[in-house]
Order: sequence, then structure tokens, then C-alpha cells
Amino acid sequence: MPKKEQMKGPSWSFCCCSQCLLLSAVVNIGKNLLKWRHESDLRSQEFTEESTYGARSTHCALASKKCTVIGGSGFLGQHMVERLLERGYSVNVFDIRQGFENERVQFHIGDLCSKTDLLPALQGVNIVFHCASPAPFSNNKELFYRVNYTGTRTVIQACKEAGVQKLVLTSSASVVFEGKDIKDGTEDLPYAHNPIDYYTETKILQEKEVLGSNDPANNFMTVAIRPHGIFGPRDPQLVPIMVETAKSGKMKIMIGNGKNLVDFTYVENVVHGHILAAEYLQKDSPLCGKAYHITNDEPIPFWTFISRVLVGLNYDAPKYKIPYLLAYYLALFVSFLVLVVSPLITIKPTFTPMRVALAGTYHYYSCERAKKDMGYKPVVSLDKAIEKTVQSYPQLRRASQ
Ligand SMILES: NC(=O)C1=CN([C@@H]2O[C@H](COP(=O)(O)OP(=O)(O)OC[C@H]3O[C@@H](n4cnc5c(N)ncnc54)[C@H](O)[C@@H]3O)[C@@H](O)[C@H]2O)C=CC1
Ligand SMILES: CC(C)CCC[C@@H](C)[C@H]1CC[C@H]2C3=C(CC[C@]12C)[C@@]1(C)CCC(=O)C[C@@H]1CC3
Repeated sequence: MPKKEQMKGPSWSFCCCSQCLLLSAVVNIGKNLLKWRHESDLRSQEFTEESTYGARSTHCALASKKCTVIGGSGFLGQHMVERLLERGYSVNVFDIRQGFENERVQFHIGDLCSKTDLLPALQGVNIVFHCASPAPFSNNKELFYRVNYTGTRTVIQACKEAGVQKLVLTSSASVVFEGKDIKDGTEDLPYAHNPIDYYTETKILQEKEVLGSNDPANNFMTVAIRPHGIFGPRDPQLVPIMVETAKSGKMKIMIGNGKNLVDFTYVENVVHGHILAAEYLQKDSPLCGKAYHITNDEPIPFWTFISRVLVGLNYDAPKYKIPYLLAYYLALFVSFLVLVVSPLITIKPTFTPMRVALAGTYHYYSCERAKKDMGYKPVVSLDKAIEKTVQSYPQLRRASQ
């Protein structure tokens, strides 16, 4: 609320008759009240932004900012765009497809592997968010390598050529995960020697390229955000796969003892981490060339999370348990069989060794570094996030029987 002394009194204008004098005073009081309301609204808006983004970014909220979201038509990308617009950024989206309509957004359709496609989308832009990737469960190794690795190198070159100052990459916490327990893992853990899949292998290559290109002396600064298990409204992957598995009757068995803690991160918290990183990424800031875990900071047993979402959507929670190692070797055996019959038929098994490892081990990460360097704090709690997510999928809800 503004202080009383900041409110200006009504200004009086000269007139000869008393009715005019009265009318003029009333009009002026009205005008000043409106002005005061507007200033007060702005101040309270600043307060909200300040409490969320920290004092430094209050300034950024009011300044005009131009950014490009590569992969802006995707799940995370769309949420990024919405929040950036709310924060007063002017936003370009670069993607191979147009995922939504918004007259405030300038779409550039193209392939990030092509510098010619990219350059027009980067003109006059000072921040690039790179959150494009082929879907993690694709089997196309060549595509992962081309888009995540060589494509990201092209993005870096294009950014430098276009004079972009900040590049914020969406990496993944899985770059350090090898299928073995990780408890409260920090960013100092080494990259996985044996990544769980080819997607992750190329996410490692990608992150190394982006962090290695950090060059504040030449006004080019980079940072990598490592989220884990992103979920929320419009996610095409996590909740739909769970529901699909439940519908087909395969979601009855828990892998392991059901106690393994995992990070699931609400999409708005992931977005918040990205925007903070962009705003705190400055020459001489500790963020330059570094990776940051962004999680909900509330690890939860994997099967508790799955059960809460499924029960929320009126499906049964898994009841039975199978020892982790037994499930893992069974999944390995199934993958071997799938490989043998692959020249004849294509089968996509639900329980792959990778999914078994994700479902049966501990893998949660510390976000202390993000808290310390950019004042990160999740903006939506896990309880609220699960509630909002469940409510956002009426079409996936099982009709009561
Ligand atoms: N979904 C999750 O749980 C996690 C995702 N990530 C990372 O977050 C980022 C965003 O993921 P999501 O939004 O879930 O994926 P998504 O599949 O919904 O979005 C990716 C977008 O990238 C675009 N894209 C793909 N190839 C492209 C190309 N060659 N040129 C231009 N655009 C291209 C797609 O059209 C799509 O719109 C990815 O980098 C992913 O690796 C990291 C950790 C967890
Ligand atoms: C069939 C069930 C046993 C499992 C259903 C849930 C899974 C679909 C998800 C649980 C953890 C998720 C996860 C990812 C994708 C979806 C899950 C496997 C990622 C692989 C997405 C891309 C990343 O960068 C890492 C994620 C780790 C967690």
C-alpha cells in the first residue's frame, strides 16, 4: 500500500461559478483516486514479483525483455511462454510445429539443426531458452544425436552470431543417473558413465556443449537447468502413460518395496527455475557455465506419487509388490525377446529396464545450489501440484462404476 504522504491532493482549476468549481473539484478528485489506484496496483504487482523472483528481478519485471523459446510448442515450452508473457517479456517461439495460438507470440517454424531457420527467430533477442528435444521414449538414436547434440551446437553458433547474451538450456537431472540409487544428489556428481538410455547420453553431450560455450568476456553467458519428472496440466507423457498402463490392467504391481524416494517436479516450478536463472545470469554471477537442479524439493516414494495420481483419477492404486532385481532382469529378458522378434514384429513393452530402474530406485536431487545462487524456492507445493494436475485431466478420469 502506498504511504499517505505519497497521495497527492486534488488540484483545483479556476472558474467563475460555484457549480463549475464544485464539478471540477469532483472530477479532479476522481482522476487522482484513479491514478492512486493504478499506482497502488503497480506497487502491489511489484511486491508479488519481488517476493517470487527476488529484489534484483523486480527491475527486470518492468524492463522490456525479448526472448526466444526453442521448443516453445512443447509441454514445458508452452508453460514457459505463458509465464514469460505474464512477466512482461516479448516472446518468440521457435519449433518444428505450432502447438497453440497466441497473438502475442511470434512463431518461427523450423528445425533447430538449421542455422538459416534459427537466425530470424533470434534477431534482437537477448535471452534464449532451449527446451526442445525429441520425445525421450523414441528409439531413433540418429534423431537424438542430430537434435540434442549437433543441433544444440548449431543453436550456440546461431546465438553467438545473432548477438544473444544468455542461453538457458533445459537439461535433465538424469544426466548423472545410472540406474542406481541417488539420494539428495548434488550437481557435483559426475556425468553418468553408463547413461540409462540414448536420450540421456545425448542430454549429457548437449549440456557439456552449452556449459562449455559460456564466455562472459564476449558477452555470452550460459546456464543449464536440470529438472526431474516434470508433470502438470497438458503433459503428454507422465500422467497419460500411467493412465494407459492402469487401463490395460498392468498397473497392479509395485516394483521394489515401495519406499524409494523420487523427485516429481511441477511444471510451474520448473518454469520458475528457468526464469530465475535467466534473470540472475549476469557477468560475474556464480550461475555462469553451471548446472542447477530444479525440483519440488519434496521427494516422495515413487509408488505413493503414482497411487495419488491414479486414485485422484478414479483408478486403483497398485497393490502387489515384486522385488526390484527380479523386475529388472525380467525387463531385460523381455527387451532381448523384443530385439529377437523385431525383424518380424514391432512390440513396445511397457516395462523396459529403463522404466523399471526409474520406478524402483531412489533418485532425488538437492536444489541447495539453486536456492543459494538464485533464491529458488518452489512456488507450488507437491500436494497442490497433484491436485491441480488431477483436476486438469477430466478426459482421463475413469467413470465411476
Ligand atoms: N518431461 C520431463 O519429465 C523432462 C523433460 N526434460 C527436458 O525438458 C525439455 C522439454 O521437454 P517436454 O516439454 O516434456 O517435451 P515436449 O516433447 O513436449 O517438447 C519438446 C518440443 O521440442 C520440439 N522439437 C523437437 N525437435 C525439434 C527440432 N529439431 N527443432 C525445433 N523444435 C523441435 C517439439 O516439436 C516439441 O514441441 C526437453 O529438453 C527435455 O529433455 C528434462 C527432464 C524431465
Ligand atoms: C509404467 C510405470 C511403471 C511408470 C509410469 C511413469 C513414467 C511414465 C514416468 C516416471 C518417471 C518419469 C521420468 C521421465 C519420463 C516419464 C517417467 C518415466 C523422464 C525419463 C523424462 C525425461 C527426462 O529427462 C528424465 C525423466 C525422469 C523421470
